[in-house]
Amino acid sequence: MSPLPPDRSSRPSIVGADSGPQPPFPLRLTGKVIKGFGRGSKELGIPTANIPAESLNVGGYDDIESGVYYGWAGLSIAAAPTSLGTGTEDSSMKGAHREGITTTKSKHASEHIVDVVENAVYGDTTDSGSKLYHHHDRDNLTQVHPMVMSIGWNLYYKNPFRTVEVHIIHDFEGHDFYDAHMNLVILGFIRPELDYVSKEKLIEDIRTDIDVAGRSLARPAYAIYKKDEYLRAFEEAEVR
Ligand SMILES: Cc1cc2nc3c(=O)[nH]c(=O)nc-3n(C[C@H](O)[C@H](O)[C@H](O)COP(=O)(O)O)c2cc1C
Ligand SMILES: Nc1ncnc2c1ncn2[C@@H]1O[C@H](COP(=O)(O)OP(=O)(O)O)[C@@H](O)[C@H]1O
Repeated sequence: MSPLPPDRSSRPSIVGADSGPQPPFPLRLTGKVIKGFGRGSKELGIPTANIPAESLNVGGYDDIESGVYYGWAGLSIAAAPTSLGTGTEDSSMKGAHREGITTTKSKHASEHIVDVVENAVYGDTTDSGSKLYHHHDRDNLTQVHPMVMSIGWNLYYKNPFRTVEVHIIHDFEGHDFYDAHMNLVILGFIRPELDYVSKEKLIEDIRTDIDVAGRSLARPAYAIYKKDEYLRAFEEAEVR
């Protein structure tokens, strides 16, 4: 695939029909958050929660086009997040996640804008997010946020296999949530996967994807899917 042309300023700011998702959307996908290549936070300042590519087979979506999609993510997170000491990762990775997310927060306003829009339109989800880390019981807590995701080979990095990666448009304040169960309702396609002439160009396009996703989801016919039961349908047995 050829590198991006230099000018992509003509990208649409909203994608998908205003009347609501068109077939084959909505697509529903589930998976457990696993480790990726560790580049999202560290190199790009944009963390992505990976789920196994096999999740696509389960949904019957193995032929899905590679590219960028948007929708809603439901997360079932253990009351004590992995980065607070129950995880299996080494301490350097924990530091990397915290650092990356903090950097994202200070450098880019776009996620905060989307959070503000989300709170105004759908009620304050940020609040439930911050409460999460003050619970010490054994309950798993479910939260739903807007998301933008990449399905592909990461042409810029030339991965040897396809990955499914979700950037959740919410500030987790440096916490990670490996092993959490994630249910996705995918409502639209933003663009095909591309190769890039530089890391900066890749980051710029992902930032635009985040803005496009936020604006596209704020429309009533898309916002309503935040209430989709699938986003909160976690089996008791599965999440323990
Ligand atoms: C919204 C979004 C769009 C992306 N688009 C592309 C793309 O067009 N080309 C590409 O090579 N990688 C793309 N990526 C993938 C990033 O390269 C990837 O997130 C990064 O390599 C981090 O991977 P890791 O989390 O496995 O470490 C995209 C990621 C996101 C979240
Ligand atoms: N807003 C967010 N979106 C996605 N993941 C996040 C977010 N905030 C924190 N994380 C955490 O960061 C992890 C991804 O970090 P990243 O540096 O991309 O590493 P990797 O993809 O290699 O696991 C996710 O698995 C998740 O636990």
